[in-house]
Amino acid sequence: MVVPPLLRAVIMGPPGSGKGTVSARIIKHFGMKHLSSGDLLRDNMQKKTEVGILAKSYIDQGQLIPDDIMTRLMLNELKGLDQYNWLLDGFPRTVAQAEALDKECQIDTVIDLDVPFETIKCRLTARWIHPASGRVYNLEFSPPKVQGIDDITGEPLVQRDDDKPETVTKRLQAYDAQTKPVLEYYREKGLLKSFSGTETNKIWPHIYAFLQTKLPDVSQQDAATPR
Ligand SMILES: Nc1nc2c(ncn2[C@@H]2O[C@H](COP(=O)(O)OP(=O)(O)O)[C@@H](O)[C@H]2O)c(=O)[nH]1
Ligand SMILES: Nc1ncnc2c1ncn2[C@@H]1O[C@H](COP(=O)(O)OP(=O)(O)O)[C@@H](O)[C@H]1O
Repeated sequence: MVVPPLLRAVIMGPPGSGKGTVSARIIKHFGMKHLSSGDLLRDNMQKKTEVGILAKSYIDQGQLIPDDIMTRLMLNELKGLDQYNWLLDGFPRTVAQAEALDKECQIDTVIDLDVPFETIKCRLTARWIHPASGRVYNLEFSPPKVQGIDDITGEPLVQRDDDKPETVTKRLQAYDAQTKPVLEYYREKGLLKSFSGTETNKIWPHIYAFLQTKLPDVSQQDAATPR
């Protein structure tokens, strides 16, 4: 039996473009391992690790964590996933990070969520998360069954400190200056697949169709109506 090669994918897009939301659907349908740099940093902050304490000062200011720290943290996590198809979310965010990642493995595809900044700003102030799992809700788009409570564990939801309007503006500036060049980097390599729109539910069927050309749907649901 020929074993297909493992898929190495990255999901990109500005803060609030829906990376976490789309990643959850990708994992459900295609069974990939999801590694989110933001979730990993928040976990470190909550546990008050050395990286977590350092990261907090940058995150609270809407700035990126220095490349060497971020790269070490993520490449170390990836070591444990080398037997799986994986999806990186939030990393790489600078060209230096992308180059460091390239030295370790060959990326197959980069999914870019191209969502306008104006759409994003409103979304983030209505975002609530369950920190332990990374599950993400939105008061209008995807509210929890009970207000303020995670659907699965019954634990309380929190708002991210960096979703304050002033910090969101700084994060969008950092995206423009530092992360957009990464899109160009992957475009030049022929790996970038951009999906444009203002609603995740309209973008998702296109991403689903694209990934179906690479991986089988492992979910129990009817593949004709992906959700
Ligand atoms: N109104 C609206 N909110 C959305 C849509 N897609 C995602 N969201 C919400 O927008 C916020 C940001 O999405 P998230 O997946 O966390 O984005 P990320 O920062 O790129 O990982 C969350 O509160 C989501 O529930 C959408 O199509 N419409
Ligand atoms: N690859 C990275 N390089 C540097 N900083 C990062 C990286 N990933 C996450 N961060 C930091 O963590 C914050 C939150 O990241 P994330 O949860 O991915 O948020 P979002 O996609 O909503 O901007 C970022 O604003 C940044 O300060």
